[in-house]
Amino acid sequence: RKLPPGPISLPLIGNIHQLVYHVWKNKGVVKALTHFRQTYGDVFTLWLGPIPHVSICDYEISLEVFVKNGNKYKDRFLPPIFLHASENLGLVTSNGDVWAEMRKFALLSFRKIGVGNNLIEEKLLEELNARCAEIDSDSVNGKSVVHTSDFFDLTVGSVINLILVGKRFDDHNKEEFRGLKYILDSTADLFTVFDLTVPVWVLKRFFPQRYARIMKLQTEIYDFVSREAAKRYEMVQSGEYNLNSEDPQDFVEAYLVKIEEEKNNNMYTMKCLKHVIGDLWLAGQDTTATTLVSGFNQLVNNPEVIKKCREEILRLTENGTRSLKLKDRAESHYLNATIAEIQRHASILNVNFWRINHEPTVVKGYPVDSGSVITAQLGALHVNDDIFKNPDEFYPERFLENEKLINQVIPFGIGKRSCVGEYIARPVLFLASGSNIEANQKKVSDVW
Ligand code: HEM
Repeated sequence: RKLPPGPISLPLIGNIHQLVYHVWKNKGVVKALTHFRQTYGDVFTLWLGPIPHVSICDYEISLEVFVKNGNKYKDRFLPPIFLHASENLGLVTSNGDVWAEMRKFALLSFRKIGVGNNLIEEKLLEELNARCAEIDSDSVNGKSVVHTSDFFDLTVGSVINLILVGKRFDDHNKEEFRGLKYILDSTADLFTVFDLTVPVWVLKRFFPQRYARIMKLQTEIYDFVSREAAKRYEMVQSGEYNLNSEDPQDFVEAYLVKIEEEKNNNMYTMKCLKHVIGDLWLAGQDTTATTLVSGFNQLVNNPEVIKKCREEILRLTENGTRSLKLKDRAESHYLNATIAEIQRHASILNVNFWRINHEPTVVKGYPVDSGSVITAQLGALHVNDDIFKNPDEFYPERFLENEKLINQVIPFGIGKRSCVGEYIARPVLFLASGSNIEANQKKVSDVW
């Protein structure tokens, strides 16, 4: 009675059986959540074991809860093994003062190093040019197949690495990236719902090999992505590298300056830097690359959308005599609508991270008791047919017909724990989509 409506739950397992059944019946978790939304309304409760999970599938209600009352929902509800492995350090898998400090620092230092404007524009265009030059030389040598996921994985990985540690992946170190991708994919394959729900002591005591493997892979990832930072730290210590506190070149430099400045603050340590970089890498690479791959699949299937985007881009770039720039965003109404539609469809987080509800509250007239967890359910929210008519259709025009609708697409989440990398991802999506459409003067199927 102290929660929004939902299916009747059983002792111990709650609604897990109904969720599993509807995922199977509807062929996907977003469709299953949509079924519960249609049955119980835009706010509903599912008991996953002993914990009630409240899902919100409407933008206005999410705004009310996570922005207007945002301070109440800062703590992320995390699988015990994640909290254990992160030791509450970093950005994604931390809560409390460490998270607040690292988030503030990340946003400030991104601004300082020019993310969101010229830096990202310059680096991304360089990266795309380099990657396309590889495709050109391959095609001269008779290779005509381009794997979009490899292409975007490496392009996005390179840009993120440049911002974080000042190094792109080129012919000499491409294998390093592949190595990292392999470890990331192995970790994703290893985790099961069981690992994510049982207490750590159960894993340690009854499944020691599994526990050891999870911890080993986690350590490998964090060591791998932070090894450039560790090298730089040693160079600073030995006097081989001088930190530029006024104009740091990348995220690591900004962080090392902060370590020097805050010697008495034990939050800024090399160990914490390792987790922060690891989290930025893990949260940023796959999400952005997958959005681009999904976008290009949509474009291949909708050539009339490409045609309209291209007409707009050619008009903005004086018939293609200059590159598309970030400053063109304000005038790129059709391209912006297309990217919003791509992100709405891409459904990157089918099930969003949960926040802890620490005190009893009221959401859309329903009481929500403390001890429950709550989230804006992004995937289901983006296919809410009360808001997006014919949600399965790929139709960018919907955002031109109703200009306010674009605000209801929130792929980066909402509130205090929304995506830190939004200012990296948005320019990447704009320039990577726009530049490729622009470059592609031939038949769509020739290239993608
Ligand atoms: C299209 C690309 C991306 C999408 C769709 C995306 C989406 C999201 C979402 C939905 C969240 C969670 C919000 C919540 O809990 O409600 C999140 C968190 C986060 N994202 Fe992204 N993201 C993208 C790119 C990036 C990039 C490029 C980076 C960094 C390089 C990044 C770093 C993070 C971090 C660190 C968090 C945790 C923030 C916190 O807990 O304070 N993301 N992202």
